[in-house]
Amino acid sequence: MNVKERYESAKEIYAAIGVDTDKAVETLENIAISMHCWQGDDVTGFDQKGPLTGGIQTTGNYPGKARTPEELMADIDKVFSLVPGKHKLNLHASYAIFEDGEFADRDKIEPKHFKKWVDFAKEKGIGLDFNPTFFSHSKVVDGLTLSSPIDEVRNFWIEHGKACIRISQYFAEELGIPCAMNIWIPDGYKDIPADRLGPRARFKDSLDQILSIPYDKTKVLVCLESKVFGIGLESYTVGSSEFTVNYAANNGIISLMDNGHYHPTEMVSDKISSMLLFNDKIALHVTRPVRWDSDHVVLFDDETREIAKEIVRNDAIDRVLLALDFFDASINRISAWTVGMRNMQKALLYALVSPNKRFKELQDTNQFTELMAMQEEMKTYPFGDVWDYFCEKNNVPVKGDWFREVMKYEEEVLSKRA
Ligand SMILES: C[C@H](O)[C@H](O)[C@@H](O)C(=O)CO
Ligand SMILES: [Mn+2]
Repeated sequence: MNVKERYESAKEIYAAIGVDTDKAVETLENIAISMHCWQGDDVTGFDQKGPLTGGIQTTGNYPGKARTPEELMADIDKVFSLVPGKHKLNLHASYAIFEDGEFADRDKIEPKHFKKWVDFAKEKGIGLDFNPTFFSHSKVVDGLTLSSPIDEVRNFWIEHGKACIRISQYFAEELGIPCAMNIWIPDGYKDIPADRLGPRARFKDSLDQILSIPYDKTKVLVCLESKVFGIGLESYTVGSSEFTVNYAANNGIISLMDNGHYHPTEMVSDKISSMLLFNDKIALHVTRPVRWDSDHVVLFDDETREIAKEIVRNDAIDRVLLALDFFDASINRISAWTVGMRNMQKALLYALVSPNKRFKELQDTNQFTELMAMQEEMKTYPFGDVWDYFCEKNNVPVKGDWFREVMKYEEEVLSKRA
């Protein structure tokens, strides 16, 4: 049987339990995932020479990492050719492109330093998201940025935040697609602090100042990401969950939850419903924390599926800004990106072909025996046939065929990079 024939057979099997697979496929075609640019070069960026700082780490040195904007764009292009549907590209401010010997520090960056990215996005017909880069820079003093007690340092980063809002609005206006601008700061302390309030008060004031500039809130969707700890900053994190959720709720911006930023048994999938009840929109960084915020490649695993279920069955596809955030330097980076993107889509499709209404009825009528039995049965439904059809319909390689293309690209392009 070919892919279409297998799909037709699967469609009938799902229809028997009230699931419309055509509708599921159509819905998935319209879900844009924001793909992070930083998997391609291990979060190095183009504006600084120093090491990656801020309590995050890449490990591994698989050959072929992108070294220039052109290489990074070519790699992203390759990934998009292997991933079904149209998505967004998520940039960090450290990926500014300076030409003809020009340089602008982070407090002075302007839209023109991102024109090449806008041209790239226009050519691909995609939107851009953005992130101020509050790490890997000499102005991160004693591990602090927006919460620094040193005025000069804090003001530098406030100006950076403002510059990023202007750049985000430029993206949205040039591309006609709103830009999600996510603020994450690494600020924290290795050991028990004497003053927990002061740094948070300064962070709050810094955010107030950044958000005080005029900008179009329908075009720039400002998000604020929390964290529990970073490497070398184990005892205290300024932008904790309580801080960011409260700040966002009180200031009309969006809370961003990264599922690597909580205690190991705390699940973001369980937080989504509560956040949806109190917020019009929420934002996610989907990642895979292995014992800590390790940012392993997203798999088709239990938590990714559970996150996708929460988005789908709560009718929240248009209310969740979905982005990926991982960086594995130990494997082929094109493969890492492709696996993560396709797995996020698989998880969404898996949720879309679940009889969610029936499951809810079973729960509400206390029929937990049948609920468990049915949920387990779903695991061996012909989901793969629907996924393969989705890939074929969207003109990307089916099953593992994409991997052969990655290997060809490695041989012809990546292996030539010194
Ligand atoms: C590079 C990203 O902005 C960064 O990973 C941030 O989103 C984060 O999750 C830090 O742990
Ligand atoms: Mn993140």
